[in-house]
Amino acid sequence: MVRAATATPRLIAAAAREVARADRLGTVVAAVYQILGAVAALGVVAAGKLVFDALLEPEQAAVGLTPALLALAFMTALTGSINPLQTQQHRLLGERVSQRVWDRVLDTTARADLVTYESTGFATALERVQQNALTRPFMVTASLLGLTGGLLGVATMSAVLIGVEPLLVPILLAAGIPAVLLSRWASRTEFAFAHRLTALFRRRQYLRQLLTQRPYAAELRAFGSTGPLRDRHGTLNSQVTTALRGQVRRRQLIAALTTVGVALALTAALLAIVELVRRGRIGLPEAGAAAIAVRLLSGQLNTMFTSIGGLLESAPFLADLERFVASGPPAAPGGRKRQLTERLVLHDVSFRYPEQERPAVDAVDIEIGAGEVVALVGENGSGKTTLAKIVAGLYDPQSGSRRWDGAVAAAPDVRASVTVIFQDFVRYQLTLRDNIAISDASRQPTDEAVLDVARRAGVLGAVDDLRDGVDTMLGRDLDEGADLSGGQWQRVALARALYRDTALVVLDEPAAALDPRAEHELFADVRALLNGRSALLISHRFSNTRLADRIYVMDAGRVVECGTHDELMARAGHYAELYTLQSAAYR
Ligand SMILES: Nc1ncnc2c1ncn2[C@@H]1O[C@H](COP(=O)(O)OP(=O)(O)OP(=O)(O)O)[C@@H](O)[C@H]1O
Repeated sequence: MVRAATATPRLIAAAAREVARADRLGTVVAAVYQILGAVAALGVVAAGKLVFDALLEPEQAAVGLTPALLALAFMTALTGSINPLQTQQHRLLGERVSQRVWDRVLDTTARADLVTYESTGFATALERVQQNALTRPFMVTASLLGLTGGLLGVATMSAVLIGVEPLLVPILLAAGIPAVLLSRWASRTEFAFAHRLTALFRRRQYLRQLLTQRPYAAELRAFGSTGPLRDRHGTLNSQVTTALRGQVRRRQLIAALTTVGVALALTAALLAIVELVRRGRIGLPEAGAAAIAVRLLSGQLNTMFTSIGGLLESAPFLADLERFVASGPPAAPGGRKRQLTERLVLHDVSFRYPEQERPAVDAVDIEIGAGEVVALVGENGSGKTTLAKIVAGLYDPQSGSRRWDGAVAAAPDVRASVTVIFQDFVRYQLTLRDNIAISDASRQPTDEAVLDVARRAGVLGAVDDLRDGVDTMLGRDLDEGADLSGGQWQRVALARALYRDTALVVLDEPAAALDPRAEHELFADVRALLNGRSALLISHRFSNTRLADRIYVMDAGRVVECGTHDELMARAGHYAELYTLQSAAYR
């Protein structure tokens, strides 16, 4: 109870800060409505007293019955009309708080480096925060405003009641203590419930994605697997329903106990008024006004305790949000783009993914000289993509060094100086211009600049067929776009890499979706395409990498061989074996 009493004001202050920061003016307007509401409620009691006076003691009444009734009608109408104003203002404020919460979540995800992003802890925390970011801000805002209005109402009605009989106030306030304790219980069970179900919700959300989104539609239909996946979705739904039933029952019990507590206090107060009249301590007009005040006070108390309950319920989620925001790395200055005049050298570099036993990259030495085309080959899972991510500054080596022209290179500088296109590149559901220019926000995406790289990457033929040229929306996810073939999408990704003018380009399987002629043209002319830039090429097709200045062969995270194609063939090792296997398949 002590903890509840000390934590609640702190929590209320934190929630108030959040709401005020989201929209200062909106908060002030909402506060004004709350004050008006409290004044109007006081007006109802005062007018009620006038009506009782005029009815029961007409000779001593200050005003006649008609003006008293008009005053009561006006005050009641004022109370009623403030309510919808408040509701709409809460709606606006709730949206602004939600926007602020999302901004904070997105700032954190944008700052998180790839390693953090890929960790399961981060993904789960993000999922939970995302789920709550939709509903909690509204709850916090509404609760906070409800609490302010409730407090004002309680203060004014208590003042009225103290004038009649001071004992009435503690009787009603006593109802609040169990209500607050019950709220804390509700809050704890709600947070534990959300925690327990996060993994379940994630799995269900993923199945919904699979079953509704376009990229999965063809394969799922070809395998006839929509049915089995629907069954799994149904099983998860049943698990959610079972868990939710228990939680709903708990909450219903808590709500019933709270309501009974408040109703008992209300009855006690009304009985006390009757007793006071019976003993002749107060007259009937005072008793009538006190009964109205008790009724209003009970309503205000209800609002106040429900609001405190709402805030307490949201508290663990707000704390969760704060923890999530704090878990992100501090904002780092952007990297500095550098030219490569000598070479990028990785020396004795190792990298192990979290929770993995063996390193994905193990004591590797590679170098990429200015203007060189270097290839990385190896079997599936040998560590090529991981190494490419280290070269591109997406991962830092956990041991060993990464030097750019002799100096140790920080990840942000490397990211600014290297362009990378992965084998699972993104198909942005944006215009073709955006699809290309998204790689470099520092340049104006003029027609000339965009069309130049589109031509070099071989996208131009497709541009001619597009209704609005480079401003045609691509992709069918948003319903309005033109779809491209797999190979055309890959050329767009290549154009994106070329648009970002950096000294080094990493291309992970850049020809996987290209037809043989396009693939041949790309690799036969790769140096012209790169226009003097250095490149790290990753490919399983050895015919494409044989022209490289140097080929690194990876196996189980290590570089096991290195040399030109001819040198490696002469060595008759791992590379020669793989090359011979592959070329035999073409004979
Ligand atoms: N995000 C990750 N978390 C944990 N392990 C990972 C992750 N990414 C890759 N791995 C593991 O690291 C090893 C190397 O993977 P990597 O993707 O670098 O290989 P690759 O040579 O590029 O494979 P492929 O030719 O199939 O693309 C594999 O054992 C893989 O399972």
